Amino acid sequence: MGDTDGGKSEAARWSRLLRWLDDKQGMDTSQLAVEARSVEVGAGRGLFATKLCSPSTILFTIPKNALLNLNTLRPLYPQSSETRLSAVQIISLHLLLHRPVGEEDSLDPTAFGPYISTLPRSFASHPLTWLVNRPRKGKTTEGLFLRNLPPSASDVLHTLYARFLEDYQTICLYLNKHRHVLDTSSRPKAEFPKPYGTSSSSTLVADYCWAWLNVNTRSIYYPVQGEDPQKNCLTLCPVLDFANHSEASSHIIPVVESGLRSPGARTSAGDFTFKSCTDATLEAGQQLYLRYGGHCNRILFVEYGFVNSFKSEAIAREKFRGEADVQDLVEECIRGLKPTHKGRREASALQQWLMDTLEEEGYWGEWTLDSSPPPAHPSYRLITALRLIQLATSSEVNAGVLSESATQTWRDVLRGHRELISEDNERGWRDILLGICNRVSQRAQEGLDQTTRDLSGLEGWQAWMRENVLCLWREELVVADAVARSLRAGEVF
Ligand SMILES: C[S@@+](CC[C@H](N)C(=O)[O-])C[C@H]1O[C@@H](n2cnc3c(N)ncnc32)[C@H](O)[C@@H]1O
Repeated sequence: MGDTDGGKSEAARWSRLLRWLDDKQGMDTSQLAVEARSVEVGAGRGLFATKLCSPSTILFTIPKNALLNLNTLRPLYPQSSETRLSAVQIISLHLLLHRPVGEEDSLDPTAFGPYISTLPRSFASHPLTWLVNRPRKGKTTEGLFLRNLPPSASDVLHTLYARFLEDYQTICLYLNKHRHVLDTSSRPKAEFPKPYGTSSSSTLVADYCWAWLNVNTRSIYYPVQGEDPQKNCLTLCPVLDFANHSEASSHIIPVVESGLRSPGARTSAGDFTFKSCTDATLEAGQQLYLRYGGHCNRILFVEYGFVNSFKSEAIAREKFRGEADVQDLVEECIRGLKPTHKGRREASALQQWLMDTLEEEGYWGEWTLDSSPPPAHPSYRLITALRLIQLATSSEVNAGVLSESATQTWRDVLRGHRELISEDNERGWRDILLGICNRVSQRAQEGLDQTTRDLSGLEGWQAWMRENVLCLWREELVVADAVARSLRAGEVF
């Protein structure tokens, strides 16, 4: 790719990243077997093999000092017991303070500028951005996207938003306590993030959203000594973070260099090496994918801002694992429970009892319909919840509580001490489920029609995003219809 725009092109940034890794971080970039290139609209850039790689070839090694994580950033930010920043918080704080302006490069003088300059400049197409930037008044396309999301995706998005706000609040408290940290920002004064509580805090939240999304969509597990693997063992890693996701197995295998070094080894402890997969040869020019995890489309959409598209028949042919979350409809069933001949107070006590019992036994939520393995089926968690709901509709209720003996039959099934509560109970929960499937299917059809109407005539990332939202609805429709067919065919789950 030629550099005709004064060094602002992706190709120029990639070259500067390699020069920085080579000159300043001691990486041997002559060994690099990959390059970043633009891919289709929506997916941004991807990582491609530059030569034929036999299985388990070293593709590249990133020196540990070029990684952004607790090890490399903690020395830059004072910590005290009441302001200890997590990995996500400290990395996103660093990005916030050194965010590039427009198409310019990041001016981060500490080390990471050439890397920060390669990050996406905007997350306009990410659903969290729509939520954070939504105007109080007026119709926007982003607002229409939010209104047209399936309830299951909308729920996950609001959970992500809560996680984001928690980190944002911690960063605001941190900056208010350590105001001198703001002086280390390399951003021009006019672009400077203002601490929480000042008139410009809406700019700060949008800026922080950009920083946070970079961490959320691009970081990878990396062990940091003495840190919680779930919470703090995360890093941003140059080069690797250009790799897009695929449902199939990863082409790229991460290996952290251990403490034991053989004399003459080129890498050192903690350097991050990436090898080609063990079971295939990679062709020159082939895009290299990383499997981000076994996430369903709802999670990919909310966390990463895209979905794995699929053809409708792919679900029936088991080429695609479809999933529909029915949390809201099961909750609706619970809220609709009315014991016969009992008043409103008794009904709400029973609903509460049901929720508490499911919670105590660890069966609240994650109620899904799944297309595979066939036959299309409800998850075991969903069957368990529906058995209890059906029991509550058909048993004697006193003061909003089912008798201990009735409840015990449900627990016995849970613990594997008996196969079913009763034939009636089986018929009952299957009927409830058929009703839920019909609701999901009807709602999805309406969602498809409404989304098509509301979001017509879009171009670029917006047109691409509309297809993603339609895909979410289509998945719900196809999976719900498939589970309804299984129920009608009398499949045993
Ligand atoms: C680790 S980055 C990968 C590099 C990124 N494409 C870029 O341009 O910098 C993750 C982001 O890439 C995009 N992405 C990854 N896999 C994708 C896929 N299979 N289809 C569409 N977009 C994808 C999403 O925006 C995701 O949040």
